[in-house]
Amino acid sequence: MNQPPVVLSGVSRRYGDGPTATLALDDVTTSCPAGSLTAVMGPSGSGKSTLLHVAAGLDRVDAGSVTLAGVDLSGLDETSLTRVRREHASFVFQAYNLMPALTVRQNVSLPLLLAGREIDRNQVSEVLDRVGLAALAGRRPAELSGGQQQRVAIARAVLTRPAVVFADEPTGALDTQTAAAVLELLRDQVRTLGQTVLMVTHDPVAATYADRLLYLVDGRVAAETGRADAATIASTIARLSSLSARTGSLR
Ligand SMILES: Nc1ncnc2c1ncn2[C@@H]1O[C@H](COP(=O)(O)OP(=O)(O)OP(=O)(O)O)[C@@H](O)[C@H]1O
Repeated sequence: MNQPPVVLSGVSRRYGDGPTATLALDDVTTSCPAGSLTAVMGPSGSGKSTLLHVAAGLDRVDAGSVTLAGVDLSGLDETSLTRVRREHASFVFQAYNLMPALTVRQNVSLPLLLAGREIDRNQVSEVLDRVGLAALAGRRPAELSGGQQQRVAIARAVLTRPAVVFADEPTGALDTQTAAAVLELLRDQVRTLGQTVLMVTHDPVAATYADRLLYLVDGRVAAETGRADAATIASTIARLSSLSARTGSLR
């Protein structure tokens, strides 16, 4: 596939109507090349989560188009959207969204089960090994640390080798060391399997793991850069934040 796995063209997303409406995304055009890790950054309310959600087909756009793994999401009904997401995307959120009654192995296998696909025990073992959880496969989420739970969520997200992994603040609840391990893991997926990761983060250190940085201000793309160090990222955010006019209502 030559087309980048995530393409947004002129995307706008408005919440609400009239004077209280918010233009969460305002004519956003960007794309994530295959085998890249993109960090989406910007001040609070700048539209980062909305961008992630529309790119993943979890939320609809009011204008423009979104293409995920070569499929134009415009006009797809809910069933088709679910199918596209299931085939091409997976998700890692700050809240790990693990099933408390299931073991680590069962949690990781869940997407296959839901997709009605056969569960290859070796494949599951390999992924558990890769994220360093092989010895904990029989435990339940409550018996794991936060970092271990996030690694289960990542193992679950990458098991089926989806084209795109969408991650919303994946390290937000983790200490520095555990966050680094989780980010290494995501970067490893990109390098070894050519997967594409789109990650929202507030953390300039987390963003140093990205190949590409996308800065949003007031729902618009304010800057797009390549890899950068944490100090450069932090100063870019500070500079861009000062440009934000967002008051929570439509400008
Ligand atoms: N469901 C909704 N209904 C109304 N307004 C919304 C909704 N979701 C988001 N918004 C508004 O859209 C704008 C963008 O929100 P979004 O959550 O995408 O920003 P963000 O950059 O992810 O913020 P944060 O960093 O604080 O999580 C904000 O002004 C927000 O208040």
